[in-house]
Amino acid sequence: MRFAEIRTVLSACLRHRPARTWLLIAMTPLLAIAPGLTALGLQWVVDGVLTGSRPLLVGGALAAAAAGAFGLAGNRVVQVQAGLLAGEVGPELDKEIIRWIATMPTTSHLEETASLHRIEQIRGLGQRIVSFGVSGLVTVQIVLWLGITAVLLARIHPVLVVLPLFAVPSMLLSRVASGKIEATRAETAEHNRAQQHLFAMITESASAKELRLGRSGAHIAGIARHLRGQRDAALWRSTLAVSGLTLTGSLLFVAAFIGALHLTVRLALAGDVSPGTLLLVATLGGQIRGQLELLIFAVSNVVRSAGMARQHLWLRDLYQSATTGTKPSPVRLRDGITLSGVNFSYGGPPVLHDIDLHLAAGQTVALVGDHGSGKTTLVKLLCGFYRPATGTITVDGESLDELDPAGWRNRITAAFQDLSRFPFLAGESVGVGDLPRIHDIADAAERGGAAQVFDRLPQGDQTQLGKSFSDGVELSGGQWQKIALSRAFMRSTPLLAVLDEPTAALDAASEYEVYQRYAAAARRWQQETGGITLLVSHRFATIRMADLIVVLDHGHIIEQGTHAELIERAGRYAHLYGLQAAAYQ
Ligand SMILES: Nc1ncnc2c1ncn2[C@@H]1O[C@H](COP(=O)(O)OP(=O)(O)OP(=O)(O)O)[C@@H](O)[C@H]1O
Repeated sequence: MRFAEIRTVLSACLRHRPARTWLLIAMTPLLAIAPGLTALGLQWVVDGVLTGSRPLLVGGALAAAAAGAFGLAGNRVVQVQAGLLAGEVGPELDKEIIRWIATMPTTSHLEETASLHRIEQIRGLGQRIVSFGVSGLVTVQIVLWLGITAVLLARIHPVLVVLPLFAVPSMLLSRVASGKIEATRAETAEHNRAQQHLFAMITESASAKELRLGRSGAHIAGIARHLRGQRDAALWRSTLAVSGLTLTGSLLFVAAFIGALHLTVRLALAGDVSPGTLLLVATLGGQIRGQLELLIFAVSNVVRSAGMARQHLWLRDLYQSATTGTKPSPVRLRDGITLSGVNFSYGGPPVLHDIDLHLAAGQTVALVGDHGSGKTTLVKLLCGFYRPATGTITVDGESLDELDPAGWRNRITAAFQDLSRFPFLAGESVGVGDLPRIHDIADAAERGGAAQVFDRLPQGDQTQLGKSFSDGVELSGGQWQKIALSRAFMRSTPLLAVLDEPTAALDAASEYEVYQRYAAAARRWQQETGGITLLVSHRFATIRMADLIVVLDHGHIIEQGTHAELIERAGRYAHLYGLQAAAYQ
């Protein structure tokens, strides 16, 4: 466990529950002394009886009784307090984790497999991070106690000092073993997630239609079972290896303990040590064995805690690095948004190459291109969900990275193809497009078509949406799109309005109406804020109205200009336009 990780867990505990945390820290050395004192007390009692020394007998009995009682009660207090601490501080960590995940301005942590792995390791596990962290204190306590034991044994014979050292291989082996289990868990996390995803597919109504038609339910259940089997087998193999390593460590210690007793008996027979010393060695040795098991448990918890605390730190750093910008967004766009030499990849091959593009203030810009050509990715970069690998995006000359992400977000409105189906009241589902005005939805609902949806719901805009609630109403694809479009109308003064194929589920008449209303809104934004409207569409009747049409191909901009210019150029745009026009003739 590295220092930064210990500091994270401890500082979280000290921040939220200082008194309890200090109590646990203070108890650590005291509980390390108690077992040694008990063993010494017992030696004094035996020697007191055999030599007839009353002070030795009484002193020994008092010391053994007091230290034993303190050890018993103290350990119980620590157990209870550690549990309470985990129960109180854990949820605070969970809240922090959820806040970071939910409010991070970028979204790469939700899309990259590696990040999802890391999040899975800590999601909802704040309590375990703390309780495992507390195991660090238990480890310190046992290591201290082993040191005290070494001193007591060294006083009897120098060779005996090695007895606690035989606990070290056991400790190291258990650390290796815990690391092994952790590594297996991390390696098989993907199996776990895939299995859960498949299970969700089998049980969710959204995928039920295709599964039934393709009769692939049993096939998917089989894959889920196979994944589960692979994960269980991998965990079983590492558990077996761990048991072997742990047993080896324990056997090594038992051999050393027998040797120590043998040596002490010989010393006692030779008169070099008192008979009570034999009891001291036997008690200390017995304690070491008991403590060893505790140590193995504590170390494995610490290793686990370190892994979780590491992911916790990673998430915190990611959150902090994504929220560095502090400058306010312009009230009104004067020049526009400029992309210079922008390259981007999702971790694999590049998805956008050397993008140079100027979106002038007030323009309506259409992005055109084949599926997978990079249109949505470009939109996500402009929204600040991702950062370019190289190159810059500037807003009126100011780097997007320098702008306060929340402020920039407040000036963007967007409707996406893969819209969110919020399980809220219908009106709220629109209102969350601009939280401070969540109930001021009339205008947006009218413009985006949600008003027509409300008219057909049992309680109008007060109807609960979504099947997760018993009284929830499920909407059709087109109705959900109208809700999403209305949500996108909530912000009244955007600098960037994005429509990323949000009308695919609408009929032609509804789509026409939506674009007419958007065009009207775009003209208003143009006047009021110099706002840019960005359309992603495959429908050329919509695209041709844009002031600037940008054609993407495999992540490259291959053409840009007005509809007339691109037709004149007779390139890819003209070809695609011709194909679609011919299809409608
Ligand atoms: N989250 C992701 N992780 C990895 N690769 C992705 C991700 N999203 C998109 N891609 C890849 O990036 C490329 C561009 O995808 P993008 O969604 O930007 O295309 P698009 O032009 O919007 O396509 P469409 O018209 O189908 O919506 C594709 O090759 C796709 O496979």
